[in-house]
Amino acid sequence: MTLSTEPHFSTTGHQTAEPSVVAGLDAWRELNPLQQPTYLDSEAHKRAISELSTLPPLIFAGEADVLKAKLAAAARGEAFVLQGGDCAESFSGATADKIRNRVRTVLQMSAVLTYGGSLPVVKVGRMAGQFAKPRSSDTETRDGVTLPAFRGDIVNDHEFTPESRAHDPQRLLRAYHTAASTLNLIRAFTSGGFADLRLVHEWNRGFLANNANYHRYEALAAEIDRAIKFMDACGADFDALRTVEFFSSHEALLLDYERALTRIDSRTGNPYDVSAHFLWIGERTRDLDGAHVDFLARVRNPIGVKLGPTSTADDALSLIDKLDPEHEPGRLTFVTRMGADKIRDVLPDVLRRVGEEAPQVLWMCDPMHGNTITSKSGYKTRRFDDVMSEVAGFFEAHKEAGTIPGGLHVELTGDDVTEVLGGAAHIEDDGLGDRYESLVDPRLNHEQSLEMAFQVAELLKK
Ligand SMILES: O=C[C@H](O)[C@H](O)COP(=O)(O)O
Ligand SMILES: C=C(OP(=O)(O)O)C(=O)O
Ligand SMILES: [Mn+2]
Repeated sequence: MTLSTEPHFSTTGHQTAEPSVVAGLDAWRELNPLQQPTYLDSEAHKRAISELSTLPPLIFAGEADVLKAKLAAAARGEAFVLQGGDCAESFSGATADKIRNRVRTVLQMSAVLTYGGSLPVVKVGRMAGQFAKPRSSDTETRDGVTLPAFRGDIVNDHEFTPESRAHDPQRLLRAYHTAASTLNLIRAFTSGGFADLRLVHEWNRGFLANNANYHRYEALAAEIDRAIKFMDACGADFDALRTVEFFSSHEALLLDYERALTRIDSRTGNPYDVSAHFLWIGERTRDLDGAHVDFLARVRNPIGVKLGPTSTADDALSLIDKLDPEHEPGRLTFVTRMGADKIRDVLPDVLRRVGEEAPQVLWMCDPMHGNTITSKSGYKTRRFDDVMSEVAGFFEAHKEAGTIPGGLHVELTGDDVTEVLGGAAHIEDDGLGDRYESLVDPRLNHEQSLEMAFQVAELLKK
């Protein structure tokens, strides 16, 4: 990567940071970043990056600070975090209906988890920017034809033709604009009355009426019902519960996109990546001396790192030294994704050592990425029971280590897709093809997501 961009200035036009701080934001360019696109037209790429650098921030740095304080509370056991959305958002999927359904699903899950844990739930979407995908292979072969792998709508198109799979720098701009319109609608929904607790509870009653496992969840739903009636009788101000905070997040994979959207906060002189409130580093790019760790170490957003099954306590402690040397509350989240068959063996030791040396770290469970299988019919899928077993293993490991299970990170959609096996509707291998819509990984559908919430609420109650 040789592309260089101009130093960035605050949105008010003044350079408020030390030149060395600004220069450091480009140090990743010398570190051979993994999983980056290759553009044939480097001039078009430069023009796209230069335009991105002039576009307004998608979030305000102060909002990222608010989220950081909430994540700090979750790390202390005073809140629980729910982070959810598509594996890969798509440009064509950024419709009002689909965005509304995803927001609604996260709100419904949050209501159940709030009750189960008697804790505020911090709501974070894998939304409004989750467009870039790391892949296991650079290519895909179908019927003897090999083309570049699909790397997310920000890089290329999913259609299996040479033209569609070419890496197109114009997509960087389309990703920004799609993120902006998605975030705008999320902000409208969550501040305009769509998040009203009474409405959300009514939706949950509708979910229960149609769920085959009704009997398992009925008692909890009845308790929530009584709690709402009790609040009402006490004169609770339900109008104050019509608005919720909803934060955006995505994997910070394409570093020139993230760099172009990094600005100096005029309040503090610190750099923030204003493409989203929360950014994370994926399992494939968390190399300690790699470009992604270098870049995210230099921005002040709250950040996350995925930890897969080969992670050790030493790996985690070294990542903390680089990414959170001051042990700042809310700054660093580890998102474990070890697999249902490994989490109980691997996680407790990591938790014990990190818990002793760096108790400020927030722990979240991604029960999706360690449980991916290929079904007999050839679909990339996951079993709902494996997903839930990993969540249970996460709670067990924290109990064993005396640390705090702080949240869930889930690939989900609000639509009625058939991508994950099982759940009360018993989706089976031969039904996966009915509505398999994901462009990369299988997501919990609306019903499976709510079942997860009811089951996790049971775990939180314990
Ligand atoms: O979402 C996560 C990864 O991008 C995805 O699991 C990679 O999938 P692949 O192994 O099919 O490339
Ligand atoms: C790529 C992802 O996960 P991981 O880095 O954990 O494989 C993801 O969250 O979509
Ligand atoms: Mn995924």
